[in-house]
Amino acid sequence: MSTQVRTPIVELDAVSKRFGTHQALHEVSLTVASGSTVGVVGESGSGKSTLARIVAGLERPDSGMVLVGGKPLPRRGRRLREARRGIGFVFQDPYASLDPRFTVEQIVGEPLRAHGLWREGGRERVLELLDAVGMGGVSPDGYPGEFSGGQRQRLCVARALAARPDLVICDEPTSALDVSVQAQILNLLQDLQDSLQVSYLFITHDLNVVRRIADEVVVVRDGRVREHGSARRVIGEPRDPYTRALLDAMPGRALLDAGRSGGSAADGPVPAPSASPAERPVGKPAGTPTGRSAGTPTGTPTGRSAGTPTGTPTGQSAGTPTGTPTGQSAGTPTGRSAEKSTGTAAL
Ligand SMILES: Nc1ncnc2c1ncn2[C@@H]1O[C@H](COP(=O)(O)OP(=O)(O)OP(=O)(O)O)[C@@H](O)[C@H]1O
Repeated sequence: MSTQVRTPIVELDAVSKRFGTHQALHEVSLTVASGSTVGVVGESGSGKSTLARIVAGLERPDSGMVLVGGKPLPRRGRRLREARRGIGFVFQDPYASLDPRFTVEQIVGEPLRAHGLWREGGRERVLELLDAVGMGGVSPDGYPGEFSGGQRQRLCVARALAARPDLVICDEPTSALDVSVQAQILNLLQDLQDSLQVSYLFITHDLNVVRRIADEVVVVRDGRVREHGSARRVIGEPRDPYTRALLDAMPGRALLDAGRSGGSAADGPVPAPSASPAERPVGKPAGTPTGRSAGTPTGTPTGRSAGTPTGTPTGQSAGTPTGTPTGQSAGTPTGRSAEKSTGTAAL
């Protein structure tokens, strides 16, 4: 979270979207400023992903305005592709969103190729990105199957940042991970934001995560904004009954109350991780339970991976299968210790 002067990166003005008879979004407005994080919180089906897809240009609103960098998001063609270069994506499931047939270099460098930037020192850029996400010791010729869930999500973050986007849409990027790894990924995202001034639109159902990472919070229910304000205010003094209900249902509520009485709930830590990282074993297929120990999740898993969009603005997951890795995990992991590191190198 930065204190610098901020300009709007993305502005939504009264955006509505209907699927058949279902009003998925109803006149939603929000602004994501440079170097800031806006958390979008709501239960399953509230319209969070639809909102993200509209910002990314993957879905068109029925009405309302989407401005990216102060200009209307182009509706199609070359100009839409160019606009998408300024938007990265990190999805929930790092097992489903990395194609097991591609090397680390191909995966992380995919946005560079998609936007014709590979010739401008693509391999060096990949190495730089790996370093920045705490995977500096990893071979770019390795495959995703060699890595743990947290390491894979670091690769996803590196890929999202490859084309130097102004905005990264993080769609439940930690909810498939063990709590201890969640905290590492959140720290990494914050470190990268501090060094790059990148903005995040952070989609989650988990107010603990929002409390940890967001400057502003938008609470949505049934496609409508129920509450919008600073993370500190919304979580510390919720005005809407729905926000209060979400807070009441929140694991770690006792910690939150302690944070409230201390006056700095928005700065408080994610609830202490359990002892066991309990990550999914290397090479296990997507959809396999992660083995999180009882009591460790910070929220209810939403099964989002089934509904996770497979297309990304930069073509990052074009062709990404949601199926099983192909056994490329054979061989020695090349950089598991990287999980401990939070790379903060400026990019
Ligand atoms: N392409 C689509 N066609 C029809 N209905 C859709 C489509 N996309 C979303 N919806 C519906 O719109 C509503 C909002 O969906 P959305 O995925 O945006 O919610 P969400 O808050 O992201 O939920 P979750 O956390 O479960 O993914 C849901 O009722 C969903 O079924």
